[in-house]
Amino acid sequence: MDANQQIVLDNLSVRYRGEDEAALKEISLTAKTGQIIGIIGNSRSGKTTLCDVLSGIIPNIVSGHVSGTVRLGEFSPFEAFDEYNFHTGVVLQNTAGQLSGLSDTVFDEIAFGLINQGMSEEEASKSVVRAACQMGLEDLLEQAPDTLSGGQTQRLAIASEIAFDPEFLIMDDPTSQMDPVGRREFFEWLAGCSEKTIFIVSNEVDDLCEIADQLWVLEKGELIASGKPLDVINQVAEGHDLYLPVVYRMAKEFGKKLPSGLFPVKLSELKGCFDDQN
Ligand SMILES: Nc1ncnc2c1ncn2[C@@H]1O[C@H](COP(=O)(O)OP(=O)(O)OP(=O)(O)O)[C@@H](O)[C@H]1O
Repeated sequence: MDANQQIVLDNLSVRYRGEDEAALKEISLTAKTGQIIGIIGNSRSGKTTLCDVLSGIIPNIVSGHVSGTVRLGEFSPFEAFDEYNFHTGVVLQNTAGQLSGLSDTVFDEIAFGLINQGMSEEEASKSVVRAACQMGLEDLLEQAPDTLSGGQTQRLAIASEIAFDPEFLIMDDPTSQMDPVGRREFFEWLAGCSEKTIFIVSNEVDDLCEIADQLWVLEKGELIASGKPLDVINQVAEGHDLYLPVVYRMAKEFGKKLPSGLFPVKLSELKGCFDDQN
């Protein structure tokens, strides 16, 4: 595989200052760029820490002892952070804290970074409208950011990042405050993002199984599984106290297996199990 189309984590460990135990422990894997990668795990398993390393926040902004390699295509956050930053978009867990606080309107907030980066007003305006439409904010462009709901604020934070059209998008629990319809729209949009490499931490395991190319599962700072959702969920289903997708649980309850012997994890796979036996 061309090294420029590879995601490489090699022996990645992170220990926060003053902590004895590492928050991430010797994580190694490779994957192809251009995929949607869902990062799951229980609370304190290291998901946010992994996002913060992938985004370069650790160690460039938040200090921590980091060892090992992180490479997204030709870029590494440990080598030329400004260049890395230019190619990556980041949506933090605390989305409200990521807004500038300086904009009177949603439009201005999305335009803020673009204009700061030297884009012309005309170009920026086109990018703002495109990103706002993708996040369903087109009717809210004149509204003040501090009047938005939690879910709308998350959409605004995402729109502000995708307005740059980054090659890599790293999102930490971006739908936690969205209502079910908003969440479904978001995951539908995500499923159509074929050009980008997307890392998304989410507790919405059902949605991730529908759209993700890969799942990475963390437990106590260790990577316990990675690969296609079907393989990964079947691998971690026993012996780990993890949330399992509804489809998997239903299939198991009704004894519906795929020809491979695995239980399905997404609706289309489950439907196939019923079709085969009718
Ligand atoms: N700034 C910090 N300083 C010290 N320890 C930290 C810091 N941030 C996180 N940790 C510790 O690192 C470990 C992993 O935390 P992290 O936030 O990455 O987990 P998580 O899987 O994202 O959890 P959650 O789902 O609850 O957000 C935890 O033990 C946590 O207490």
